[in-house]
Amino acid sequence: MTEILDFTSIFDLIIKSAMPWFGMDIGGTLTKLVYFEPKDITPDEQDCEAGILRNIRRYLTKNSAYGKTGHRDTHLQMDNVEIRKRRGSLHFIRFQTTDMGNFLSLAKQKGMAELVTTVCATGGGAFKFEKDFRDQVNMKLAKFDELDTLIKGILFADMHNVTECYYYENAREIIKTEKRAFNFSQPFPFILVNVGSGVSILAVYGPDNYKRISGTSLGGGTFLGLCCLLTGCTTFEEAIQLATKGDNRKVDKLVKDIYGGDYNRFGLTGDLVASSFGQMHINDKRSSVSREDLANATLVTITNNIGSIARMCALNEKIDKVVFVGNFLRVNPISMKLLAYAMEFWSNGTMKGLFLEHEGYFGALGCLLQFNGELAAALNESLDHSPPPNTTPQQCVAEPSKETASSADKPNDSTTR
Ligand SMILES: Nc1ncnc2c1ncn2[C@@H]1O[C@H](COP(=O)(O)OP(=O)(O)OP(=O)(O)O)[C@@H](O)[C@H]1O
Ligand SMILES: CC(C)(CO)[C@@H](O)C(=O)NCCC(=O)O
Repeated sequence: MTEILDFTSIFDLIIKSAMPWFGMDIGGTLTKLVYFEPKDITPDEQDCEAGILRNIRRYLTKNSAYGKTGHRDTHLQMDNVEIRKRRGSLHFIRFQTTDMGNFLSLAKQKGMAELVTTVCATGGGAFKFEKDFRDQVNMKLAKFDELDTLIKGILFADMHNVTECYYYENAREIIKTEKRAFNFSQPFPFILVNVGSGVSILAVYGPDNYKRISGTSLGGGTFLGLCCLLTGCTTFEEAIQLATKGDNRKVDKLVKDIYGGDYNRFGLTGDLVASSFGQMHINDKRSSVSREDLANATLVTITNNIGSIARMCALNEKIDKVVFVGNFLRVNPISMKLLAYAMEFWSNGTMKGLFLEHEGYFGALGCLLQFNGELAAALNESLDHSPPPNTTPQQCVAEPSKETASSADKPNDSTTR
């Protein structure tokens, strides 16, 4: 007797056999990998589970460091999450994009080439490395747009984690200010500032309704690059540590360095930076600054510039919530507090800076989720219009239809800068 499967059964079959589930965001500096580990595996499934799959699961979940630059952010792990009717844990892994060659070798060594035929990927690297994935590990990339997935990831994380969103209480008193949970259940509209290597600024009006309103090349990559040049440091963590011990006032020219005090007429207090790095043309000053001061001044310069552009965007769009994300904010409370201060102070308390715990992982997370909808759409199409594909379920997953797979191929012409 021929078994007739309805749409739901086909979908179930496909999604079950499509394990492991990854979402990948290949950025200009860091590659982010979100891995969904199913925790509801039945004894039957366990029996059928391929050895390679089991090994990959164990390798990823039992370690927290991989190769030279790979790290799993264990503090961000999300447990008991339901995705596509499966329950499990989300793991958050990152490595330097310059390490992509090693990642591909490792994936090959772990047998990924025999197991997964398609990986969902976003970020510029999904385009740049597409051929390497195909040639070296026989993997296709289902490409998704980085800003679409960013928003999807944010909304999902906030829905599944009550303490995802936070703000700084009493942001005007930077020394005393404290982190507090923020109820982001009614998020729209909001300004979204993604501080990665570069910065993208979006106005988000609904889950599928946003525009990229601005951007700046002075972002996290600029901070790290300039810091390496000025201080001789070699890592982001080192740059932040130096900045924590330094004082930008020895490097920058303040309003009081120019006025001798406040510039009252326009509300510019004496302690405000009038000119970033503005003292560094003076020989004596230059010879007395420390690496720590230079790192701090670099951090403050980049952060204040981002804060200023973000505030103008919010003002223009008449939006009062400004959400800052991206890995520039990783282990970086100095910048978060400065941004919170800038939003509050310059708007006279009418704007609020908000932050999210999974700061740099939303693109990868959204990418993992996006495949669900795209797959359903692809399936619908094949069920509606074409004869049943003569393929195994996994091959079905590997071949989303051209129309749906490459939303990232469509140009985003909504930037209005
Ligand atoms: N371990 C790290 N190594 C390098 N940079 C780091 C690290 N941790 C945080 N950063 C900061 O995060 C930035 C990258 O952030 P993110 O991963 O969000 O962007 P990206 O996706 O690489 O860049 P883009 O979106 O512009 O392509 C770096 O420029 C740096 O400022
Ligand atoms: C190019 C991207 C979108 C890559 O993520 C990002 O680095 C960015 O927004 N850079 C700033 C580009 C600009 O000047 O608008």
